[in-house]
Amino acid sequence: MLRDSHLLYSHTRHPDARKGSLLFFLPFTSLLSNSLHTHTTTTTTILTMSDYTGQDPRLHAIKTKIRVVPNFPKPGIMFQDITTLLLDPKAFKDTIDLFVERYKGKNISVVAGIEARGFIFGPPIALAIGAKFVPLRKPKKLPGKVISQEYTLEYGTDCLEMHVGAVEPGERALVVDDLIATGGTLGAAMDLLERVGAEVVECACVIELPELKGRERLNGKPLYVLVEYLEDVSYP
Ligand SMILES: O=P(O)(O)OC[C@H]1O[C@H](OP(=O)(O)OP(=O)(O)O)[C@H](O)[C@@H]1O
Ligand SMILES: Nc1ncnc2[nH]cnc12
Repeated sequence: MLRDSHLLYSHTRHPDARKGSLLFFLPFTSLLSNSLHTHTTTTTTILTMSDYTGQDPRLHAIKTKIRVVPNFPKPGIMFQDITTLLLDPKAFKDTIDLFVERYKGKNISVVAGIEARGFIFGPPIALAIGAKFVPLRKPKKLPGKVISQEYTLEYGTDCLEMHVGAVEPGERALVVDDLIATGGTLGAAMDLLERVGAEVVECACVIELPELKGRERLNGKPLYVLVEYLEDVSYP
């Protein structure tokens, strides 16, 4: 059965949309300062691969391993499937390493991973930076006492829960998920952590769907992403 949250997927581009390109990660400051060759079309601005010389080569490899599955879990949705990234040990390791390089030595004591795919990326990052891992789960999955945070979706609401006592006041937290779309999920995760007195240092995702403006729901909290999905694109 589809949960309400799956309705969000209808924001993503229809599979019949014109083929474009995937904009893979570039720090936004360098994105602004680089002189990019752009090709403006009626629907989007395409940035070609040659525009990103100087990028960390690991990012391109990671991008190519993420499969886009049209019409999943419902018609019109372009599903960003990270399971194909996990099949490639080097690309998976590079993904983790990029996060670890960013967060090691930043005095982060807790990595909070969001169910379900934040449970894949969060734990190896936590182990590598010497932080504990705390799962933020969908309702009625955690056995202990929980605090809950509802969040709004385009239609309806959803909820994340965290064990009471898992995070102490004053801890420095990193929130990890595979993808940000509308930002509702990350926003709820941050709310949970801040309600128990933790400081959210940053949110980290592998993929951003920038057209859904999820960053705007993060109340200015920094978000670090590796790849941005702008348009339909063919994958090997
Ligand atoms: O930015 P948002 O619009 O909130 O969407 C992002 C969330 O959507 C996906 O999870 P999903 O809701 O599909 O749950 P699942 O991982 O349990 O399948 C994804 O893994 C994020 O957690
Ligand atoms: N297009 C998409 N692919 C994967 N997960 C998502 N969560 C919300 N939109 C998504």
